[in-house]
Amino acid sequence: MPKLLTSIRLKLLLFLSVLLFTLGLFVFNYFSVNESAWLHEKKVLQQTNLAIELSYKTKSSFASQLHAWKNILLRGHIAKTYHSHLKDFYQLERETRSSIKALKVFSKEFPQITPPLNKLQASHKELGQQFRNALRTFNETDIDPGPATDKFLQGYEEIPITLLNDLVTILQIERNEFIKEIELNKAEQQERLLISSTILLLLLSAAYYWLLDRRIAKPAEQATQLSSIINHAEKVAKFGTWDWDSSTQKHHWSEGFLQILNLEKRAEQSFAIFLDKLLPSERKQVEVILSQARHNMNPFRVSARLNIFHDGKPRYIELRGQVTKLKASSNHVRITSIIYDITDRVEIQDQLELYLRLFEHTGEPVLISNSKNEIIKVNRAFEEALGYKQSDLIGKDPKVLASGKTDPQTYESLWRLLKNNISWHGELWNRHENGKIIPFWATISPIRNNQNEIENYIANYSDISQIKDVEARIHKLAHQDSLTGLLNRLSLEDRLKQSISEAKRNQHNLAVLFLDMDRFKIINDTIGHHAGDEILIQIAHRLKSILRESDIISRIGGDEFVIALPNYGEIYSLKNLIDKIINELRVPYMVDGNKLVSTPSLGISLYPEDGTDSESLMKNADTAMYSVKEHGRNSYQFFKQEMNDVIQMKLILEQELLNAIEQNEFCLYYQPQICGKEHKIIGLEALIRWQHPEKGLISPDFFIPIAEESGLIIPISQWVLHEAIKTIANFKEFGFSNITMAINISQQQFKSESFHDEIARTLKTFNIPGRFLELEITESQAMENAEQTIEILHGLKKLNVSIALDDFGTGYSSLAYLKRLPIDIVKVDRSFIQDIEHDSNDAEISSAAISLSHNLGLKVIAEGVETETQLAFLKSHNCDVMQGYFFSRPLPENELLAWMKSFAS
Ligand SMILES: Nc1nc2c(ncn2[C@@H]2O[C@@H]3COP(=O)(O)O[C@H]4[C@@H](O)[C@H](n5cnc6c(=O)[nH]c(N)nc65)O[C@@H]4COP(=O)(O)O[C@H]3[C@H]2O)c(=O)[nH]1
Repeated sequence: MPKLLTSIRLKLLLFLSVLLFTLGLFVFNYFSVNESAWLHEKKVLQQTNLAIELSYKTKSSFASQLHAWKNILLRGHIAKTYHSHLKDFYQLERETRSSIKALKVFSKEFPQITPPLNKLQASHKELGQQFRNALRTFNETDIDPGPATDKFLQGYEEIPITLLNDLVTILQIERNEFIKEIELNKAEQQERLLISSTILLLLLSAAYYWLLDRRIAKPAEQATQLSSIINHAEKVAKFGTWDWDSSTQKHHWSEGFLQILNLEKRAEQSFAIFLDKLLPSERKQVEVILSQARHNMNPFRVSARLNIFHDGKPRYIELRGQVTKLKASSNHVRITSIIYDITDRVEIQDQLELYLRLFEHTGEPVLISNSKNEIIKVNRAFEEALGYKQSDLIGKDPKVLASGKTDPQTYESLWRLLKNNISWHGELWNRHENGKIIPFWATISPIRNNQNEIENYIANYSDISQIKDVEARIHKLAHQDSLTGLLNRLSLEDRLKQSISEAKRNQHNLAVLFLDMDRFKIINDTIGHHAGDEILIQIAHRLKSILRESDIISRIGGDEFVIALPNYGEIYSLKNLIDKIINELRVPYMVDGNKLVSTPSLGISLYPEDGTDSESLMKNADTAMYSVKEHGRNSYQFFKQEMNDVIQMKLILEQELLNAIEQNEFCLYYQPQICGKEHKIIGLEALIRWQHPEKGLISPDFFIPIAEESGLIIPISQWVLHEAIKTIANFKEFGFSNITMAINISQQQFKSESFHDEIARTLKTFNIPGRFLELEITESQAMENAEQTIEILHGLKKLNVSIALDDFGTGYSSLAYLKRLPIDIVKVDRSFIQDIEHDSNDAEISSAAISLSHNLGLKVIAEGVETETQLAFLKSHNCDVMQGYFFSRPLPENELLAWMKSFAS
C-alpha cells in the first residue's frame, strides 16, 4: 500500500511539473514574444491616428480662418463686426500655424509627410502674407469690397486644403499598413497559440493516460485488476457485497460475501441460503427488515449472528443496504448491500461494555481526569462516597475535593511520581459535598498513549474512615488511661520529653509532681474497686479543673498520678498551685452516698535543678513523694539531694543484706512473755538481729523495711521460721516443754502461697505441734485486704498455730472485721503501755482493749512493759501476758536459757 501511494505521489508530482513547465512556456510565448510587437504596433497606430486627427484639426482651423476672411470681405462695412472677424481671423491663423507645427512632430515617425508638410507651412505663410496685402487695399466704406481684394487670394486658398488632404491620405495609408501588419502578427500569434495548445493538450492526454488510467486502453485488464483489488480489500476489511435484481431474480455475492458466509466460490446464491447461514433465532428479524426495506424503498441496516462458530462463539454480521427502482415505470427493484463481519467489533464492544460496567459498578470510587487533570469521569461509587454528581465535577480540577487536611508534601510527592510515570499510593483527606472530611486510601496512576504522552490519570479511592476510627481508638487506648481519660504512662513520657525540650529551647522552667493518694488501697480493698475507680475519676476531674490546658496530667497506674507544669513561673506561684491541688484533693469523695477520705502525698522535682531528662525528673519526684509518705503523708515535699542519698544508702544496704543472707550474719534474740496470773514464762518472741561484721548489731527496725522493699524478706523470714521452731525443739530438751514461740510475719511472707506448707513442713521437721507456734501479724497488715486475710488465717489455723494481732491500737481496725478475724491473741502496742502512768487516755485505751479482747474471747499480751506500775495496772485489768524490759530485754539463746533458769527458780 505505501509503495502504491508513493508511486502515485511521484507520478502526480511529475505530472504537475510537466504541466507547470508547459503552462509557463505557453505564457512566456504569449507574453514575451508578442508583447513588444504589439506595443510597437499599438504606438504606431496611436501616432497615425493622432497625426490624422491633427491634420483634420489643421484643416478645420484653416477652413475657419478662410471663413473668418470671407466674413471680413462680406461684412467689412459693418464696423461693429469687422474687428471681431479680424480678431478671429488672426486667432485662427495662429491656431493653424501651431497645428502645422505640431504636425511636424510626427514627421520623425512618418518621414513621408515631411514634404507636403513643408509645403503646407510655406503656402500657409504665403497665404497669410497675401491676406495682409489684401487688407491693406481693403476699403471699409465699399458696399462690396470683396471683388477688390478677392483677386489676391484666387488660387492660394485651395493649396493648403489640398496639401492637408494629401497629408491625411499619406497617414491613412500608413495606418492601414500598420493595421495589416498587426493582423499578420495576430495570425502568427494564433498559429503559435494553437501549436502550444496542441502540445499542451497532447501532454495532458499523455499524462492522463500515463498517470491515471492506462486501463482505459486495457479495460479487461483493468476490470480484473480492480476486481482483485476489491477482493483483497474485502478480505482485509472483512466485508462483502450482495447485489440482487428483482427483474432477473439474480444474486451477485462478492468473494468477501461468500467468505463471510463460509461458502465455496461456486456456491448457490439465494435468500434462503443466506437465511440458512443465520442462527434460527435471528432469521425472522432479518427477513422482516429486508422485506420492509424492499416495500418502503428504504435503506436498511441489520446485525445478526451466524450459525458459524469460532472458539465456541457465533460470528456476528452487519448487513447494510439500499433499495432502488430499476426503472421509474416498473416495480422491479435492485437491492445493493454490504455485509460486514463485525465479530471483532462486537467483541471489543462487549469488552468495552464490560469495562464500563466494571467502572460503573465497582464498589470503590474511581475518578478519571485528562492530561490537564480536568475531571472527565467519576463512577457511581464516587458520587455516593463524596456526594457530588458527575455533572458537578466535569472539567474541574480534583483540587475541588481537597479538604486542606492532606499536607502539601503529600501532593508534591504524588505529582513527582505521576510525572515520572509511577503510580502513587497514599492517604488523601477529601471533603464530601456536605462538608464532612473523609480519609481515603488512594491509588493514582498515569495512563499514557501510544506516543508515550500522559493522556489520563485514574484515581481509585477506598474509604478508610473505619480504619482511621479504629486507629484513633487504638491510639487512644495506647495513650490514654481508659478509666479517667487522662494520659497514660506512655504518652506522659512522650509529652514530658517534648516539654523538656521546649523548656530547654525557650529557657523555661518545669515542675514534675508525683501524686499518690493515701489510704487509697485500703478504700479499694475494703469498700471495693468500684469505689476506688470512682475516686480516681473524681481526682482526674478535680485536677483538670485546677490545671491549665497546657499542663500535663497523667495517671500512670493505681492511685499514682504524674503532673507536669511547663513554665510554671515563680516558685511561690508553684507553691500556691500545689497548695490548691492538695486542698482540692483532700476534700472527701462522695461515692454511692458515702463520704470517703483519701489525702494526697505529693513529691515535686524541678527542671533544670533536679534533672534535665524525663527519667531523672520522674524518679526524683517519686523519691520526694516517698519521703512525704515516710513523714506522715497528706502533704508535699520538694525533692532534695539527700533523698537520693538515702536511696543510695538503701541500695548499698540491700546489697549488704544479700551478703548477710549468704554469710549467715543473722541471729535471733528472744524476749520472754510472762503470764500475768501465775508469773511464769509461758512464751518467747523471736526477734531478729543482724550481726554486721563492721557495724555491729543492727536493729530490725532498720533493715526489715528495706528487706520488705527489696523482697529479701522472704528468704530472711524462712530462716527465722526455721530457727525459731528449732529453738522450741532445743528448749524442750532443756526442760522448757510448754513454751510457745512467737514470730513476726512479714506481709509478703503472709501472702506467699507457700507459707502454709512451709510452716507445716518446718513444724514437722522438728516434730513440734502447731500449738507451740504463734504467728504475729500487725493490725494494718490484717486490714490491708481483710477478706483475704481472713481466708489465709483460716488456712493457717488448720495447722493449729495461734494468731496474734500485733501493734493493736495503731491501725484502723474495724471492729466488725476484728470479730471475723480468726485470731487468738491481741498484742496491745507498746506506745499505749508506756504512757499508762501519765496518760489517762492511753490507760483507758489499754483497759478498753483488754476488756474488748476478753469479750471477744481473745488473750491479751501487753508489749513494752518497763515498770512495776505498768505491770500493776495491767495485772489489775486482768491482762493475760506481759512482755517487756521490766522482765527482760530480748536475749540470744544461750543468755536467755540462763535467764529462764534463774527466773524459774
Ligand atoms: N522500748 C522498749 N522496747 C521493747 C520493750 N520490750 C520489747 N521491746 C522491743 O519491742 C519490739 C517488739 O517487737 P515488734 O513490735 O514485733 O516489732 C518488731 C518487729 O516488727 C520487727 N521484727 C523483729 N524481728 C522480726 C522478724 O524476725 N521478722 C519480722 N518480719 N519482723 C521482725 O522489728 C520490730 C522491732 O524489733 P526490736 O527492735 O527487736 O524491738 C522489739 C523489742 O526489742 C520495752 O520494754 N521497751
